[in-house]
Amino acid sequence: MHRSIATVSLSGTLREKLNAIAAAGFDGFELFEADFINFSGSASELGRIAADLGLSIDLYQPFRDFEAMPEAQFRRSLDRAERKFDLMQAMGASLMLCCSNTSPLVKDDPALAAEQLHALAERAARRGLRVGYEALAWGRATSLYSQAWEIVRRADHPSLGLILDSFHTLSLKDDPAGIAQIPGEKIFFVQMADAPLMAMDVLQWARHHRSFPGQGDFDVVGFFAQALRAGYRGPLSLEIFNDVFRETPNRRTAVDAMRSLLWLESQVRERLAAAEEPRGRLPAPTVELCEPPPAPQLGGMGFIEFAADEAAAQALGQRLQQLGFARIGRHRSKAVTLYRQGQVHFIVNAQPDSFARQRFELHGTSVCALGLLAQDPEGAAARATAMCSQRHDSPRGPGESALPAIVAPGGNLIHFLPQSPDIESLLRADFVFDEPATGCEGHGLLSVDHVALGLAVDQLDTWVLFSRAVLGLEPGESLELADPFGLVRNRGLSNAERTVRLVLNASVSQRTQTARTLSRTGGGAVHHIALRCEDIFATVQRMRDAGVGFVPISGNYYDDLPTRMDLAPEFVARLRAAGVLFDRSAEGDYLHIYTQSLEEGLFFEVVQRIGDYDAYGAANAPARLAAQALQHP
Ligand SMILES: O=C(O)c1ccc(O)c(O)c1
Ligand SMILES: [Mg+2]
Repeated sequence: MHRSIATVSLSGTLREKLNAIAAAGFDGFELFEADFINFSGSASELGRIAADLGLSIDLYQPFRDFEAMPEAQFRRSLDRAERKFDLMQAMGASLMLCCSNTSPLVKDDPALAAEQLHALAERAARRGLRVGYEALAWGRATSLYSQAWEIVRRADHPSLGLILDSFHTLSLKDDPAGIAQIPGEKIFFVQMADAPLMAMDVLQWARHHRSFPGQGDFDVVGFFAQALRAGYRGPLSLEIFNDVFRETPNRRTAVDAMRSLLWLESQVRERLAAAEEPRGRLPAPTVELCEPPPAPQLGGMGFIEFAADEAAAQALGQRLQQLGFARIGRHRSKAVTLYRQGQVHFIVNAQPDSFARQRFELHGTSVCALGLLAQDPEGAAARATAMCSQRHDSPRGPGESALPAIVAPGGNLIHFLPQSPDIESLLRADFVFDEPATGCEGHGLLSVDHVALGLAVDQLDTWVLFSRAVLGLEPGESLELADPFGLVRNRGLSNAERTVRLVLNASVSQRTQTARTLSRTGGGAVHHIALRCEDIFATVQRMRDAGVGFVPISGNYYDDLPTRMDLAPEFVARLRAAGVLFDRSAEGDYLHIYTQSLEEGLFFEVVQRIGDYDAYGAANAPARLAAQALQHP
């Protein structure tokens, strides 16, 4: 697949954008006209820069307000087009994007549109150039690809074709199925964009909130599959207008961009293979879709590793023991301690000159690594590197286990652990266990329910895509949680078995609990760990007895609860007395409570899931955030 990206998708000067695009491994780019107008060199200089970087200029875009216009405007636009064709020839771009007309002067006259586009294509053809016509969702007369195709078909010029853009089709909830019926060679270019579902004006949505495939809510996989079914063999390109990407360092964005295309290709490949394709409509084997190792089959959170120094390790160890964790071992060769309760293993790493120590020096006491159980750890790491993640191989002592690890966005590590032998046997390779390993029942915490991350705004979508493409998790709903000092965007992701759950949080406001933790720790990372139990009242009581402090919840919350749900007064009284929050869905119930934060803002959640409750108690987030705001102003 020839992979391309529009320059509008990245921050920076044109030169910087092109460097980032080339470094991320793209084959070409769409030149957004404004980027050229504000570039300090000539068209031929740009052509040379692109060639030196090994990039083709796949598209010059956009050419606006052209078709179905009164004669005078049409003539003037033809002259305008000639000037653009001059530039295209000088830089070596052979395809121009003409987007559907948004001018108040446009006539709703497909025959006229076809005639004028034919004239444009004829001018282009004289220079060996081509024109692609794209329906903008807010085009005045043409807003659907089917209308644009009807005009292109009617114009019937070999140098005029159709340009598809998933955003315009999917934002209007138009059915992409008809794309498969269009002759593939008449589709000149395909632009892909995802987006979160939003009830807003489509123009604003398109210009500010597009995202990379895999980050939003659109069925981008189904869309691109239709283009391949049509026989499309041209570039696969990203055109993402996004306010956050405009300010995010462009090298990061370019890597996300490439990851999103690889993910899209692999998903489309699977979708086409799974669908019962009628004979003769299967994409020819000439389209090379990325075929990475399969997404990992994860089996749970094997361990969570904290970065510390000697003193911080001691302080954290005390907090963990209060929470019911037992210290069960020490590392054979390093200043690393192992704690356990139920199936939860926490590693506290205070080894000087280690990766963990670097993280501690950057972020204070913090989670620096997750150990995920995977059916095929090496395969999981291979998938990750195929999806643009870096591998991380730590130095290890004799006899210590080699666990493949990768670098997650933000710099922490994810280790992939084998599911057999069991986690204890695995840890015994590296740790000397205190014999007998006692006291692990603790307060009744059984397993890690989820890990919640507080992220910078420009890392949320990065994490969504990473979790999907690299870890094989599927995202849930995007939510907005109300903190007294701003809104927090929140999205959970999990594997199909629900044994691994991540919850991502990011806030535009600098004053929310999420933002305060982020600035206190100098970067985005785990802000709380939710641990599961089977009897939250008993567990919380034991924790309180051990001196654990919990975030206090307003009495008004408990007055309000039975007005929203049908709950027995005795049960509400019990929740109130314990300080436990409650949520109910059609599938089940969720009882949860939050501990006071450690100095760095890290805290724990104790949860009990009843039935098939599948979320994270978002309805209760304002109660927690308000209480935390009172405690840590
Ligand atoms: O927002 C626009 O104007 C615009 C321009 C060109 C495109 O390809 C597009 O999808 C949108
Ligand atoms: Mg477009």
